[in-house]
Amino acid sequence: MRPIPGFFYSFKFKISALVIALVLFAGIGAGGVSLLIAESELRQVIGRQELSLLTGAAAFIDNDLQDKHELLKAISEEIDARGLPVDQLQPLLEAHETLRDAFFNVTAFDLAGNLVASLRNRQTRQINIAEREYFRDTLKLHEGVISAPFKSTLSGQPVVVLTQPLHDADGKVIGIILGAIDLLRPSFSAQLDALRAGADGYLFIVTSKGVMVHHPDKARILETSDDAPGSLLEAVLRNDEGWEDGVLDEGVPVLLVHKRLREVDWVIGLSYPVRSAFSSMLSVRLRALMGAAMLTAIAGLFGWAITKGLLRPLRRLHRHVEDISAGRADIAVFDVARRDEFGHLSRAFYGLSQRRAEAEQELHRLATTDVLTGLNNRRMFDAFLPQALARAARSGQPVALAMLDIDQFKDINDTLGHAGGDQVLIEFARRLTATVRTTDTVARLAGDEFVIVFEQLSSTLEMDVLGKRIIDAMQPPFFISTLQREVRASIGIAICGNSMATSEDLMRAADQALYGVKAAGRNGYAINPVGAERIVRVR
Ligand SMILES: Nc1nc2c(ncn2[C@@H]2O[C@H](COP(=O)(O)OP(=O)(O)OP(=O)(O)O)[C@@H](O)[C@H]2O)c(=O)[nH]1
Repeated sequence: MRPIPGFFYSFKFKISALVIALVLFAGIGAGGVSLLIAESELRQVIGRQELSLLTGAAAFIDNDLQDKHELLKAISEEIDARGLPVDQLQPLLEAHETLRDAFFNVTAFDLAGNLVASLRNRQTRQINIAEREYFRDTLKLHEGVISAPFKSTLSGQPVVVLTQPLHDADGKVIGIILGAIDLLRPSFSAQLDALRAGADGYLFIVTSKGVMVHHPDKARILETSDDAPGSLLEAVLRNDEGWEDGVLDEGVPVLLVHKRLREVDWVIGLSYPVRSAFSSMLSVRLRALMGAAMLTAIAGLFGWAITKGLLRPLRRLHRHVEDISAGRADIAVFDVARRDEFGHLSRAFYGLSQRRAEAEQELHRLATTDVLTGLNNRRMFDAFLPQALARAARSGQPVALAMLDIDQFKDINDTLGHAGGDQVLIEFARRLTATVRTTDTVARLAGDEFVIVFEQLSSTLEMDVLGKRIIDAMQPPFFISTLQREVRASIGIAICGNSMATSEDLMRAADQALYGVKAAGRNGYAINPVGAERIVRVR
């Protein structure tokens, strides 16, 4: 697995991601809700628009049917007025040209349902329609009706017929006149086909019993549609008029608009694939999505830039920590005046660093100081001597090491007690420090052993003076509580001129000199130049 780049863990990245997420959330929340409202409004507008288109088509069909009815009624009234018998109607029908334009065929039937006249097929065969529902209804109701669609026996075409009863002078029904409308005839269907919605929507008419009266696919005319729940027909027949989307028409979700006709028990419907019907809405959605994406990208960039600016003090703080670790800066860089969280953090760092530095100093002091006398201890001395030698080598000035041991200190301890011995050590250390120069370094190695490193000597002879001065400093008696005690010391001095001596050389030489003094009776000093063959016993 490839490691995740550190960039993704950065605070900057997280804040930017948060800004983007918030913008997205707000964008999707606000934009999505507005879009939903807008889409719902747009749906209503489109639905109402299609319904009004359909209302026009319904009116056209209603008017057409009404005109045809009126025409048939006018002819029947003329026949009634002229008192023509039903078997003499053929010439009259042929005389009315308008009938040819309005109907596919006009026929007349006597009371027994036998065909007695036919506008288009003069020499027609025997037809009886006594059993037809529209025939019986016309005779029963004494008025014209519109039949259910059926296949004409005469023409073989799908037709719908309009009827009108015929009367004799006494007002008795003597037969019916019948106008047939060819459902495939252009004058009827072409008008509806022209009204089709968009490129892939279509208009259809269906009877309340589900028989298809009009459909762009002519083969489906007279077909009885399925009115099962969820079917197009069921949706059409559920209400008189209205629209709904999401209805499935042969598996395709469509916007379905429908309206019941006034003149006949038919419903005219419009099936319009949702994708096409709401295409403007889809483009709005796409643009909204692109807008949201752009907004998010801009917000992300802004978020990134602003976060970068806001986090600059944090980067500076980080740089300070690195600089301090590398020794390039002092902890004072943390002591800033900023009043924000970064200022608080920086000052907290400053306080912490200060306390740490103090603790380190204290630790160093404890580690390099002799607890009893307050002088440097052996550890400090071991580190210091090589540095002093290096300095001397650089400057070319002589350096000397005096090794001191209190004479008969065991006796002092025995007579004054261990605590008294400690007081002697403290006083001895004090006198030593007071005697030497500020450039000299005094340390207690252990017990009653002390050392002094003399630097910046003008000459090797200077040590003679210093040795004598230390011996003299110890001459006055030591006062320990109420007791008075003489304290003497022996001093071995190693001196190094311009030769390159090591710490060990110097220590060895000083030790030899000290041994010499002790052997010679104590209370004196001897000087041993490093590399010399003999020890100079001075006192
Ligand atoms: N009071 C006190 N005594 C100490 C301390 N450390 C060591 N001593 C004692 O110092 C004495 C050192 O004696 P030495 O230096 O060996 O011998 P000396 O009696 O001084 O004899 P010379 O050095 O030969 O003159 C021992 O008795 C130690 O117990 C200390 O911190 N305090």
